[in-house]
Amino acid sequence: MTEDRKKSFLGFDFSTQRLKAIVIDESSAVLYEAEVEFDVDLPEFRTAGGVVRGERGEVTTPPLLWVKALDMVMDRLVVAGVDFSTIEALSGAGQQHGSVWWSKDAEVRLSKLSPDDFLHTQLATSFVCDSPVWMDSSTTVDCKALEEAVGGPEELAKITGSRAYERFTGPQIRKIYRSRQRAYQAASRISLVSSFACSLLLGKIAPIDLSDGSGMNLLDIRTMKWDEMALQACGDESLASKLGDPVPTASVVGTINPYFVGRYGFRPECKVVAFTGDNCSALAGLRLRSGWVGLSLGTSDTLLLGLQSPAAPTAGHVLVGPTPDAPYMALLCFANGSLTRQNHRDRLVGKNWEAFNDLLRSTVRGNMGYMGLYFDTAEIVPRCHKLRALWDGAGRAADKLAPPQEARALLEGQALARRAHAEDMGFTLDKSSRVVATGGASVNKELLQIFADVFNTPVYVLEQHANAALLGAALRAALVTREGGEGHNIDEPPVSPVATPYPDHDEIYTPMLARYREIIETIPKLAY
Ligand SMILES: Nc1ncnc2c1ncn2[C@@H]1O[C@H](COP(=O)(O)OP(=O)(O)O)[C@@H](O)[C@H]1O
Ligand SMILES: O=C(CO)[C@@H](O)[C@H](O)COP(=O)(O)O
Repeated sequence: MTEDRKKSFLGFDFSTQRLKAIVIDESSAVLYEAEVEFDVDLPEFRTAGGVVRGERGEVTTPPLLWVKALDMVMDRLVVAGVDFSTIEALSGAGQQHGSVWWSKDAEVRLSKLSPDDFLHTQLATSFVCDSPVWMDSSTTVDCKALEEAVGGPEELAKITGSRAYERFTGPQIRKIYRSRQRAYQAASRISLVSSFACSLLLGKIAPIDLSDGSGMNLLDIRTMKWDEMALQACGDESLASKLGDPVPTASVVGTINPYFVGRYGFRPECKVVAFTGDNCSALAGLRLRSGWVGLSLGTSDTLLLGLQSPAAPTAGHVLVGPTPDAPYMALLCFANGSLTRQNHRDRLVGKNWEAFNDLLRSTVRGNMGYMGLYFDTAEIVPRCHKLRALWDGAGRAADKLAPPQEARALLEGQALARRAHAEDMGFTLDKSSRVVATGGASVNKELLQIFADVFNTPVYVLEQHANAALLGAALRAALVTREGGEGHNIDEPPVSPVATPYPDHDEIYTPMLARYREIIETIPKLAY
């Protein structure tokens, strides 16, 4: 007997600056959306850009902020008119690398939540410390120690898909182990932001998925198990049980927490599909085809590529893929993305993207040779401290440029960096490739035109939604629970072209790319 029930799918994205939720139907059409912006909607946590900056590169978020944001976004979905009894399955995405440290009684609390009360009041004492997040750059000594313990950076990259990076969870755990023993010992479990969010929806500590789990410097990306040497270097013998066994990303991890059944009217059978990293989810949402490159323009900018087999990268990262269609994926993350663009937009023209675009429109491609590097936060690729540096057309250092030249210098500088480092990692960008852009900034065509010009590649966007990570969350819920589907997506991704490169690329941008490479050689790098 076939069921004639209307089925829909719910996805969440716990990203750096906001929590978003989306409901799609069986044909992937978007039915409802809601979001909570951390700085604006939850000012009591005193975050800026969703994070709290401490000393010496420490960057954290209080996990209770995410819990309270979930209460809020659920209420906004109710107001939007969502009928939760139609939700067949749900999944989610989370900013990568951040860790959540659960207290000893947290799992019992999670399983006994009263639907009459908010989550945040019931989980107020469930965390032993604030969560270090991906912008944290305070673990350089831990990176060095981890690499030495496994036989060097190349060896670590061969095993885990990445040499050691400050934001990766293994070095972050090691720092807490060596400097905050009481917090380390008090934590019964350690989650990633994605598996933490999944735990709230599941009513017990959810397993870490293999794709987000490969952003920890702890997972052997070939055997799909935690690497013993890496675990030993980052904690004690209890670390494996604090982490739990990782599961394939396309897994149903259980049914929904009864709290949500009682409070919002979900069916008790609603399935929960493992949550994953936002970039992994974006890859799933973009359904990238061979020769296509994903460009995620969120708080950070990331380049994404589906791979059939693991490679040992010299820079960037190889992760286990989120879907059976992409067994592995390559990722290159630039810390200075939208938040940096937004800071300088505010400085140059105020809080108005149209006014910023007017500045861009009043300049010429190539910016008459003016160039700039804007690292408002320590950069990951290349590894540099915060800095702002400008050059004039003759290659001389400049103190100040006019606002229009600054706007273009910022954006062309970012696009040149994405291209140069992507090429260094073996990404091919030319007229025959396609860039598919996603994330908050992908709605800005002026900005995408600069990427198209500098990359010499047409830029596309998804027709269904600007945010592939969010869409990917709901889409994965649908694909993984589809009978016999095993998470495969056979559909062609619906994309539309939004920017085509001008024909004078080589004349303008080939020399600028060479200049970017020269400049970057002269910038002091962060040493291990
Ligand atoms: N029209 C626009 N042009 C450029 N950037 C934009 C525009 N609209 C939003 N953004 C940027 O998008 C960012 C948020 O993107 P999002 O993908 O939601 O980030 P995250 O997932 O990291 O929270 C903001 O920092 C904002 O500056
Ligand atoms: O560190 C990385 C990827 O390695 C970041 O991309 C985080 O995953 C945060 O994502 P956004 O909030 O910028 O989407």
